[in-house]
Amino acid sequence: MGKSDSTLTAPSTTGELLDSEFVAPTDKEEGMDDMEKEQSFIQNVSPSESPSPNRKRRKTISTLEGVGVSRSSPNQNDVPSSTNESRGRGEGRTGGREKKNKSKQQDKEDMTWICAECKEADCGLVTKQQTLSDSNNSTDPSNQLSAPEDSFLICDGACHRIFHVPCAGLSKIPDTEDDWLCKDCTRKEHACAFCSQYGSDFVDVFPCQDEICGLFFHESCLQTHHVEYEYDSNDETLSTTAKSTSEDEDLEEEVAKIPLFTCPAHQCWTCTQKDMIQLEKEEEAAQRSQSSSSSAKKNKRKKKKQSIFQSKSGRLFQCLYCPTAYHVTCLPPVSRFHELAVLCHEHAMSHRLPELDMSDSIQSQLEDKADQTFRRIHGIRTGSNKRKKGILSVRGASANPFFPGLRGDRLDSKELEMLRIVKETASVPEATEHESITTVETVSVQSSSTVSMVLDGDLPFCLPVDMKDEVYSKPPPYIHIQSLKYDADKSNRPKKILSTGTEEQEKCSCTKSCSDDCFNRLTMAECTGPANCNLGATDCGNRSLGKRQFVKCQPKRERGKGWGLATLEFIPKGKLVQEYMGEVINEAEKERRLISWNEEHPNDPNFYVMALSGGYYVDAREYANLARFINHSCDPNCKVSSINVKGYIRNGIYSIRDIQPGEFLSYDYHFDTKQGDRFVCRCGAANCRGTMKGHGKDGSTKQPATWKEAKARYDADKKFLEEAEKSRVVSLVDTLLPCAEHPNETIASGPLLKHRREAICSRIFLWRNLKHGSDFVSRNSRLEKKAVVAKTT
Ligand SMILES: C[S@@+](CC[C@H](N)C(=O)[O-])C[C@H]1O[C@@H](n2cnc3c(N)ncnc32)[C@H](O)[C@@H]1O
Repeated sequence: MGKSDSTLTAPSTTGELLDSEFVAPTDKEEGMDDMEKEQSFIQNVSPSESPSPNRKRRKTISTLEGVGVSRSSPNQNDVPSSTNESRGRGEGRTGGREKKNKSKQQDKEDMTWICAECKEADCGLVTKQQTLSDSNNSTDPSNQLSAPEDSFLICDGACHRIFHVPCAGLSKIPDTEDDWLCKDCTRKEHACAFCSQYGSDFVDVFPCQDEICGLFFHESCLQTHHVEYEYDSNDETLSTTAKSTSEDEDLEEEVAKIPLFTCPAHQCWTCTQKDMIQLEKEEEAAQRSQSSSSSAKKNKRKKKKQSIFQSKSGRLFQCLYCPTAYHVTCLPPVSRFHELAVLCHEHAMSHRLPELDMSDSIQSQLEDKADQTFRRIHGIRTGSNKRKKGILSVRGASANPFFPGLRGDRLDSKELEMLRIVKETASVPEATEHESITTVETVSVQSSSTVSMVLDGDLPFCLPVDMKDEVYSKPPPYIHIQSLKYDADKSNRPKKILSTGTEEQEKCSCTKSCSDDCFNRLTMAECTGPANCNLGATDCGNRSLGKRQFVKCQPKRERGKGWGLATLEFIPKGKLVQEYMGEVINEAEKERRLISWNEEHPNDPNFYVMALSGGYYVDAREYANLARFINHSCDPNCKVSSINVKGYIRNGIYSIRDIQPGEFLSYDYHFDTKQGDRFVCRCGAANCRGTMKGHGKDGSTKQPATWKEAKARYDADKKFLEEAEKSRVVSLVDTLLPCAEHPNETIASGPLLKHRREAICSRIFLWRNLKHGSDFVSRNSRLEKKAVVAKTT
């Protein structure tokens, strides 16, 4: 655990503005990177609804029923394990079985999946890169993204998690039959589902026994959370193998240390009853028996439109961020959910639900239905009722029977006010955030009867879930301050840089106003008065920080990034937008805070510490102003500059281009950390580096790993493997016994010890599966050898 190598910001005398840098956790904290940790969970509805194991990708349609994704599983060596077998892995590749699995497959394609990385069904990256690739109309296949329906990747490793292709660090779906492994599966390290700390598989963390669960846990965390477990004292595989050796005994000992348990994801937190998998199986069997009939087809179509509210009562819905699961009927009031996901009672306040595509959601379909019924009852004839994607006002007002817009009366003032609020809260953010969304349409607000009925309680009133989210959720609390908060102990404060009014300080020679060529501005200082400004006491134009001339802004949710800050007014280029305010702390205190926060809030991905100068930092977690909400972008509209105001450094955030009202503000965090590439960036910019990590400390312009680099690495590995495969000697034993890769591995002597060990650890007790295990091991060792060769040359 090293020290942060964060570069500190100091006033420059070169006249060049210096970027302040955000402080990411140091190595110590990096080991506990929340972004990374959180990605190890993905919403799981029911094991029986786990995604298609037929590797590459599918998606879509909104049924929560389909959102189920089984998560990580045991040892990485088990890539093609019994887990996969039970889920049909490989069956799609054999012609005969393909048909058999088609209906199952079809259901799986009907799912809406949540990406394990960004926790969204659709993320900014996919949309943006897709648009770019469209607009470039590139003919280079490597530059083209796959079609949207192909934009998910399923990890073929132990975790089976699902990622958007860009979120997985790739530009497109790997065009190969080789397995694709996510970062965790490649490293053979998974985060404990309780504490989110990473550990080595089968050494520090152990998998849930449920064969398609795949969550990992520390033994100590199981104890803390009162999860019962036992040890495997009687391993059948060992006892059935050839003669017992001392190695066998060692192995037995190791195996005996593996805790066996079923994790809390398989039991309702509220009623403690289990998931009714059996119920599922029976129903599937019944469906299969009718599969040829047309009614069955209808049912299948119906199933696509199922939502969380229509699912079977026995099914468990797991929190997006932890193993806590509930039946729909057991969801506690403090939990939050919509048709795609559930946030448990512990994560409901601190985390957000994925965004809903309202044009394709159950919510909107229900509204449509209710709308039609309402029109029918009231004998209202209307034109086309087509919905436009994202136009909440259309849904919220004219198309929703619980809102006005259906009759010919005028609205009264109360109703107008209500409509105004709904329009303001629901429509504006969407309209400004996504360019594709047109501005709010003028709603023909004529009826008063509907609203009256709603207000009188005669009609049920229900705000759509995402609107509720928008209206009711508030940014996390913090104490608002109007200037930097220094330590009470003066010895813990940064030293003053220059005393104003001494001969050390030069006066600027500006005559009209202090603009770009002002001496103070060039030396990154503000004019403060006659002592350093030729214009004296007047507002010369270089005093915005001192005078706190900030832009009017408002916190708003920013897709995939939590809360962001949007400007309410036009900002011309070069203007001060906000000052980054918080508590001024020294290096030791910063380290202490980052570590203890991580320990106490392992699932919080947000960091608020920014370098100030001379070993001091600004921590905006508890005491802050609005600037704490500004998110990172690799193509930002602002930059942070450290400015000397009356001898003290302050971090001003300045616009670097014209910014329109409603636009989200952003600057480049330059997260300065050795493991900065763990901080996945979701800015969606064309030049996105893929992470929030900054450039090298030495000023080198080397970019951190991006999806392009990841792809290049992937291609290089693929080429290497293909060449190695060509030169591979196929031994006689190989042809006789498909699972064998070693001449000593014969049927008589049984599998090699290392394969037995893998089989035991991975719970693969089928002989034929060892082939997959050995393939994986040999592929891995070839890659390792390659890495060693590359290092030595
Ligand atoms: C200073 S906070 C910004 C406000 C924060 N989004 C919130 O909800 O309070 C920095 C955190 O925001 C998130 N964030 C900011 N920019 C991001 C980006 N481009 N992609 C992903 N996450 C981002 C990260 O969790 C980061 O640690």
